[in-house]
Amino acid sequence: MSEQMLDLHKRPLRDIRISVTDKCNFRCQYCMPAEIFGPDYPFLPQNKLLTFEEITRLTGIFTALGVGKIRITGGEPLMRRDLPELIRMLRQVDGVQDIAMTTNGSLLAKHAEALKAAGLDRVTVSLDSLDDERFGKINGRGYKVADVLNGIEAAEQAGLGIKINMVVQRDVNVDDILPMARFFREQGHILRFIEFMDVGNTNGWKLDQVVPSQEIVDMISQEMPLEPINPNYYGEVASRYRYVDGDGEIGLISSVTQAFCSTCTRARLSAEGKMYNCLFASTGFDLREPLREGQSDEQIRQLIHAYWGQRDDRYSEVRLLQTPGLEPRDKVEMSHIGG
Ligand SMILES: Nc1nc2c(ncn2[C@@H]2O[C@H](COP(=O)(O)OP(=O)(O)OP(=O)(O)O)[C@@H](O)[C@H]2O)c(=O)[nH]1
Ligand SMILES: C[S@@+](CC[C@H](N)C(=O)[O-])C[C@H]1O[C@@H](n2cnc3c(N)ncnc32)[C@H](O)[C@@H]1O
Ligand code: SF4
Ligand code: SF4
Repeated sequence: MSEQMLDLHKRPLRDIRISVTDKCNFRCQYCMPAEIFGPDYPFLPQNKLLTFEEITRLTGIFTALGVGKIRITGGEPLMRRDLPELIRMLRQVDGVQDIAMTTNGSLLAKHAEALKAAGLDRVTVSLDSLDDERFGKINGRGYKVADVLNGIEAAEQAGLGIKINMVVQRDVNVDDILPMARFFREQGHILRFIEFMDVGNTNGWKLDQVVPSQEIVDMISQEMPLEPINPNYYGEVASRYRYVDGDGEIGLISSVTQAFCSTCTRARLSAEGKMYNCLFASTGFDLREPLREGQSDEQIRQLIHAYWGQRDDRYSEVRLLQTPGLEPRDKVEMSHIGG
């Protein structure tokens, strides 16, 4: 039986997002701008990464503390060698109810079947445009839309659950909102629009580039009327809307204009084994050292319990209250901590 563990705002820990690598084959400007993440960027060396055994052991400790949902992320998680083996190991951990993965989709066609066979339940594939030229610029490496669509198709054929994530930026891909909505409605996949966030320190975030979710709902509704529907579970990140005139739904992730910190049940584990209590945290709590020093599961459980117990983070809510006078602060990069 797992125990209920609450932070300072009485939020339980239910969901752990595990970054398996800080590397990525894309260079999305909003996440890993090429001018910062260049050829000399000091990515983590192999010996600093948690091993699959260490990740699995920590997952077992987290599930004993109430976590049921696991999300594998990065960087690009499919850059980590033998990822299906990790999924297979995690699937066997008591208390794991749901294993999802967030991916840019470019390597998914190659791995979808093995991932499903290993026990992965679902994937969330990121795609910001259906226009090749624009998409090539957004991903910074000239990858084609078809590379990602092939991955989505392979995931579908393998029987994985699928959602699509699109980060919207005003001067970059507002014109893609309707084509994306039409296309993924037709395909039968849930598309979620993410407000451009000020994660990390290097992505050049500006408030005027954020397209508020309400504006997106209004834009789509003019062509395909939408109505709000109830969340699937407590603390769901996306607000759900369904098409009134038939099948299909979309999601809106409004971290900037409608912060959802009050129900945030997520912790993050970085590829080097630091636990972060917030996507916008400046510091994490090292779990690799206690693991490698030989501390027992019970000792590590107590460390995690104490760290979550003093959690006061609610960055997006505070930003909402303070913008535009928000004090800049040093935050961990999203590619490091996982999205
Ligand atoms: N500010 C903030 N943004 C988040 C948080 N969790 C997720 N996001 C953003 O929402 C995006 C979508 O999240 P997903 O990785 O698809 O996960 P999810 O929405 O929890 O997925 P489901 O389990 O399918 O509901 C992420 O890539 C982030 O951009 C969070 O705790 N805080
Ligand atoms: C950091 S990525 C890691 C997983 C994988 N590489 C991918 O892109 O799906 C996870 C998610 O974070 C989103 N993301 C990254 N930077 C963001 C930002 N500044 N604002 C909003 N979402 C962002 C990405 O679009 C992606 O959906
Ligand atoms: S959003 Fe994902 S694909 Fe894009 S640079 Fe970040 S980690 Fe890579
Ligand atoms: S800003 Fe931090 S506390 Fe708020 S929802 Fe995101 S991760 Fe959770």
